[in-house]
Amino acid sequence: MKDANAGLSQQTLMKQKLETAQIALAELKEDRNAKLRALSGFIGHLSLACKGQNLELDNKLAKLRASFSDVDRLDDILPELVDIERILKRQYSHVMTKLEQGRNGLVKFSRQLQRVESVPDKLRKEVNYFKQDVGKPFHTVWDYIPKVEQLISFYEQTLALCFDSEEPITYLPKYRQLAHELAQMISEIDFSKAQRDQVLVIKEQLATEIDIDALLESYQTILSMLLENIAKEKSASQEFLFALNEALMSVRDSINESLNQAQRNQQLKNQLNKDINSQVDNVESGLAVADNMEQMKHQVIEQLAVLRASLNRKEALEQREVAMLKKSVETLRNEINELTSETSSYKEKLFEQQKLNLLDSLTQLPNRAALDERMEQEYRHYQRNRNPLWVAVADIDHFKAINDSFGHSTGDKTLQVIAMALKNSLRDTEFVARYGGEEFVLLIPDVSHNDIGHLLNRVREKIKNIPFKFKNQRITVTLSIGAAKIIEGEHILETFERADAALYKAKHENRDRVIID
Ligand SMILES: Nc1nc2c(ncn2[C@@H]2O[C@H](COP(=O)(O)OP(=O)(O)OP(=O)(O)O)[C@@H](O)[C@H]2O)c(=O)[nH]1
Repeated sequence: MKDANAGLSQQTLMKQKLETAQIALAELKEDRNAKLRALSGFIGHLSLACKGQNLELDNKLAKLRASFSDVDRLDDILPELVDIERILKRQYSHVMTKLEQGRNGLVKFSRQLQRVESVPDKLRKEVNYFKQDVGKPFHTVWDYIPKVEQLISFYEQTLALCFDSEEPITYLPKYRQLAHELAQMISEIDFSKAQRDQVLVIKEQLATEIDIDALLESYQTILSMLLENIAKEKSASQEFLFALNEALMSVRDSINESLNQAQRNQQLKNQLNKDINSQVDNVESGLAVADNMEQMKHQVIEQLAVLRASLNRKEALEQREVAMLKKSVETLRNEINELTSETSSYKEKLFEQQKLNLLDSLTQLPNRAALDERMEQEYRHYQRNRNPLWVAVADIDHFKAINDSFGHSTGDKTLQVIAMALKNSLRDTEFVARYGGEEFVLLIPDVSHNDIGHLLNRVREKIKNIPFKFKNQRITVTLSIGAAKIIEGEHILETFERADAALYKAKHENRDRVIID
């Protein structure tokens, strides 16, 4: 009995413990559900705050919220959270980049506003403060919106002033763009030596804040220089054609003259031959009728004298003929000599012109047309022998800053020095051309993968070590270089594209470096 009682109380105790455990478990569950509800609410608000910024993020957050409602799916949530964290980080850097771009845009716009001449000083000063303020980095989108509003109000004020004033607007960003395009265009034209100084003055002008009248004048001057060059080229060809024509005419005259003279001489000779024959006949018939020796002798002497005179005339005629022939041969020879030298000097001129057409006038490096030709040639060579062929694109870093700080002509000189240094750092079999602006293209055959980095870094270092000094300031100019080796089945233009993409990477990785694709 005692044992039965002890068993009962044991059972009651166990039951009580089980009930307490059940209550604790229910409380725990309730607590967890409350936390999950709070988390789900938080995610709901997070979704609302982020809504529309990134579609992938919107979807992930919606899915996450749904997972919280089903406690059994909690194990699936962990990888989702990692994914969402990744998207959030990416979104953060995207927002920051956009903010930075927006800030740069605001600075640029305010700079352009300051260039409008009719803006009064007070407003200009305000824009200046604004520009300095905007110069500091933004941290949130909310910093950005009031700035845009402020800038719009500056624009409104400026526009109102422009519409009120009778004065024409002397400077607009679009003129600046046109001036920039014109400067770029004239950098690619080969002007004659005599014109280069004038071109330099125009380039300087175009780099400053030019008004519409000055811009139009620059267009006109450049146009008239180009027309002058075309006319010169035309008249050089015309001069040659005139000389050629004259020489041919005088050759024709001299041949005609010789022909006429030869005909006249032939007539004279025929007459003389007739005379001589009849004189010989006379001697014969005189001898036949002569009565005695004395008379015969007399007649022979007389006829012989006549004959000698005719023969002398014939000889003189023949001599004259030879002399004339000599003279006309001489004239012909002179004409031909003159013509030959004219032709070769014209050929030289043509050759020079052809060379000019393939050279960049500023740097004297091969230009883009020459690069196209050489690329084709190297590509054909590569197709025959399959030896390594590299294309490298080199671009001067922050070149605009040199132009902006020290003037366009300093920029031009810098380009010349760098072009020369690039040329000197390559072997004869290697090639460098000015591709345009501050960009150069190098074609390097027969260099292994191991050596190309070394070679290009040597070129880069060489440029970096040039002791440039502008306005007494020591300046280091650096290059970014991208390179690619032609691969099986690829056209050289595709290799160029890869080299260009590598250059783009080098620019984004802080510049002053070589990146090999
Ligand atoms: N002086 C001079 N400047 C030129 C010539 N051709 C192009 N430029 C200038 O080169 C500059 C190129 O500027 P960007 O394309 O902004 O490049 P960057 O300043 O070098 O900057 P990164 O390339 O990004 O390092 C522009 O200001 C052009 O006007 C030229 O023949 N002479």
